[in-house]
Amino acid sequence: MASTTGTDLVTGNGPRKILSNSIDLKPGDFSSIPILDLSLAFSPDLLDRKKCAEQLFDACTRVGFFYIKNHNVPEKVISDCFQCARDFFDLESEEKMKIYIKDSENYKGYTPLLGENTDPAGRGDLHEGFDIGYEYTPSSTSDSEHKMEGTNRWPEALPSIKAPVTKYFEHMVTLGKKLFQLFALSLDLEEEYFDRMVSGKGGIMRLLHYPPQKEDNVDMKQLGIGAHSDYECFTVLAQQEGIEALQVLNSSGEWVSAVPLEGTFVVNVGDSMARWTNDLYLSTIHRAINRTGVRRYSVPFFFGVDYETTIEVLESCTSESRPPKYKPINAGQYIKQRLNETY
Ligand SMILES: O=C(O)CCC(=O)C(=O)O
Ligand SMILES: [Fe+2]
Repeated sequence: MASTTGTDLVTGNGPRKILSNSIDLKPGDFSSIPILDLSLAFSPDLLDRKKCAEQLFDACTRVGFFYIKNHNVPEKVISDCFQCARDFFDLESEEKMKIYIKDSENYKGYTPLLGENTDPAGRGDLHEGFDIGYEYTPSSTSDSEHKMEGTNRWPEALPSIKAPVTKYFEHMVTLGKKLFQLFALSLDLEEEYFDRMVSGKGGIMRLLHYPPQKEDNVDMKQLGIGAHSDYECFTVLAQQEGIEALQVLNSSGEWVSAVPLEGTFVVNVGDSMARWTNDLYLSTIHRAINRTGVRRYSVPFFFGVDYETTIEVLESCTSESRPPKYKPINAGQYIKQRLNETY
């Protein structure tokens, strides 16, 4: 575990100090990442679902990251999606560049190696990506102003990936909606509180490929993905077993490895949820370095509220001593601004 001292990291919710050697016990003081069993969340008994929501509350307030098992997404759907990622990134660069993300108005398509810089102090990220979203026609002018809607862009040379990747996407939307209900319960809200804001439009899914970095001499300014927090409400990440790369920063400045665990996804809180919860839920900083010597693929799904939603601090997360830290903000504008800063 490496430790990082006293640097400032720019996030959409303001600069964040990356602490070192703190001795106070405080949120973010963790040495391992909890595992949530979602069987309870799928139980017909509300008391079970609340029990699961309590565990989610503990994970979000202490760590900001947790694994989920028994998530109901079939193994085959996941492995087919990973196969699509391998096939897509194996295409010639020329083919992939035909759907270059910067040529699209709605942030869909291909990002080449070093095409993103997640950590402003870095020199580009050592991964390539392929972004897709929910396909819909804007229902209002304000909706279309975000320019996030519209069709996905599939590679001409590999039309076969569309069906399996879309299938995985749809499973993620279902899972994400379930998780939103769990988040609502965990915050003492009606289970359906977020339902009307999550039609699935506010979601971006990425296929990512991290080529191996030199094991002995990693350039700390050019990581697989530099230190960052996510923008949306929460992220559900699929990792391949046996290939360790993701690291999560605790409040003592230590990087804790989010080792891939069989049958699980990794979930983390993003900056939008930190805003909803007045920073009660931690949008924890993380990064990925692929030192394994083999190619690594991962599939994050960034789950957010629909872009027309106003994100505002929930009353249940404020008190006299904890007044709202954030002003209400339009979800679409917020996400678009964060994307503009990254590309
Ligand atoms: O690939 C990973 O393990 C992490 C990806 C990630 O943090 C992101 O895309 O925001
Ligand atoms: Fe991330």
